[in-house]
Amino acid sequence: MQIIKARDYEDMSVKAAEVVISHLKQNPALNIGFATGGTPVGLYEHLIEDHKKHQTSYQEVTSFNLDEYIGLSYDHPQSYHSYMKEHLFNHIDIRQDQIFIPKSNSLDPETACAAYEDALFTHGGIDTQILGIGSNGHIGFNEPGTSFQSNTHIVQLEESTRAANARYFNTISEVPTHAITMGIASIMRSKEILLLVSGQSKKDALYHLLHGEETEDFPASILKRHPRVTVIADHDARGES
Ligand SMILES: N[C@@H]1[C@@H](O)[C@H](O)[C@@H](COP(=O)(O)O)O[C@@H]1O
Repeated sequence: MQIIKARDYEDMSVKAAEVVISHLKQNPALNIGFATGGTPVGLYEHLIEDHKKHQTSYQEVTSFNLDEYIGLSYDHPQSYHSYMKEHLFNHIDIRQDQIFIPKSNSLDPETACAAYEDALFTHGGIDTQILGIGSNGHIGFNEPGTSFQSNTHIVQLEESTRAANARYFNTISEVPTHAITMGIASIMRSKEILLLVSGQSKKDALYHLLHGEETEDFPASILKRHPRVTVIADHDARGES
C-alpha cells in the first residue's frame, strides 16, 4: 500500500486528479471505477478543469460506479445517477452508452446485480478504481460484516451510514434503507485502487486501515491484500500534529 501525503482536501484532490490523468494518458480506453460521496468531488472538479484546458478525452473510457440507492428515482437529486451527471459526466465527453451504474430500480434487483457483474467482466474489469471510505470502514456500500467474497449485491445500510448521508437530504427518514453495491470481491478485482481519505472524521478509519487487523468487521482492511493500492490522505485524516 503506497501512501501519498496531502496537505489538505484541495491538495488531495489535485494529487488524485494527477494520478487519474496520467493513467488516462497511458490508456485512453481506461475502465474507471467512480465513487460518490463528498470525498471525490474535488477530484472530479480537477478532472473537468483538465478536460477543458487540455482536452483530455473520455470518449474511449468506460465507467462503472460503485453503488446506487434503491428506492430513489434515477433523476432524484440525491441519486448517484444525478450525482455523477452533476459532478462529472455532464462536463466531460464520456459516451452515455459507456456509463454503468447499478440499476437499483429494476423490478428484479438480484438480476440487476448479476448483470452488473457480467458487464464488469465483459469489459475486462476496472483498471483504476477510485474509493472513499466510511467512518466504519465501509467501501462502496459494503458495511461491516460483508463477506470478503461478495460480488455486486443488495445491502441494508447501517443507521450510521444513513445518518452520515442525511446531510444531503431534508430528513434522515428520506435516506434510503437499501442500496446495490459492488461487492468486496468485485472491488478487489480492480487492477489498481486509489483510496482518498480526508478530514478528521476519517482519522480513526485510516488508522484502523493502516494499523488494524484484517477483518470483515472493517471492510476496507481487505485492501492490504491488494497489490496496487495508493492511499492519498490529507493531514487531518492522518491525524499528525
Ligand atoms: N457509498 C458512499 C461511499 O462510496 C463513500 O466512499 C463513503 C464516504 O462518503 P464521504 O466521502 O461523503 O465521506 O460513504 C458513502 O456512503
